[in-house]
Amino acid sequence: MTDTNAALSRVFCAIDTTDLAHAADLAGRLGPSLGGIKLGLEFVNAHGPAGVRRVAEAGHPIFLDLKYHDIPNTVAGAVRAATSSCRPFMLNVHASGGKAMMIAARDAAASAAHKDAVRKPLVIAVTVLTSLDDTDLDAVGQQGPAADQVVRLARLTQDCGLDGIVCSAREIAAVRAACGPDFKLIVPGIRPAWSETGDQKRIMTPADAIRAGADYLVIGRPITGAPDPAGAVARIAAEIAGA
Ligand SMILES: O=C(O)c1cc(=O)[nH]c(=O)n1[C@@H]1O[C@H](COP(=O)(O)O)[C@@H](O)[C@H]1O
Repeated sequence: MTDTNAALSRVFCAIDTTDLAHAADLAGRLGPSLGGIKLGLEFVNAHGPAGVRRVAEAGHPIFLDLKYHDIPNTVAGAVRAATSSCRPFMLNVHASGGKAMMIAARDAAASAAHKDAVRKPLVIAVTVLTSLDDTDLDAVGQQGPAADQVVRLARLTQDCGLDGIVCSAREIAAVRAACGPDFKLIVPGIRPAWSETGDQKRIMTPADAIRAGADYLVIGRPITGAPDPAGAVARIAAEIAGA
């Protein structure tokens, strides 16, 4: 990839904060070529759908990351409500919620979007959190190694008719081999060489993750914690463009 705007369009910036004014300001400063903004549990618990709509005013697609994991009826209701109130580009559930739950989420997103005459959000499923390694999986009784569990849940997600998954960059090759080129791979746990790892365990640099075949990178603290977030985004875009 040689074009920095094309590189930027693959990046969702995770804005994890309770500060609404800061989130809206940051979204406005990250430039129109950015792929989108991800808002999750911290922000939405503080500001709800009205806060999401406020940040969306900057014009970016919104990835609503609330990682639903509950019985099918409850998740369907949450997806319907979120689709109508937040109009996200993409939202997620946990694949470990199982087949009936994922199908309910998929159908709820489609019916709510149809009712409101808006574009259906992409519905994707989190496989194995990027903060977990093989030892962590053993401790919660999930059959590792992480890559095997990711592929298992990716296949299940695809069988349920969802649009893609969240996984770490380390599993991209295995998931592509199992699920093909059109299944969307959304990849957090991204750490430029100049940033701190923090609580992420299965990490990769932005350039390597794009080279491996990620559709979208989710990057939070390396951007939001930088002294100059717009500068950090430009640096990341240049690294991806060089990939
Ligand atoms: O679904 C997610 O977005 C997600 C899944 C996952 O496995 N790992 C993960 O880090 N995330 C989210 O991606 C973002 C990563 O942020 P940073 O670690 O600050 O770059 C956070 O907002 C997480 O909630």
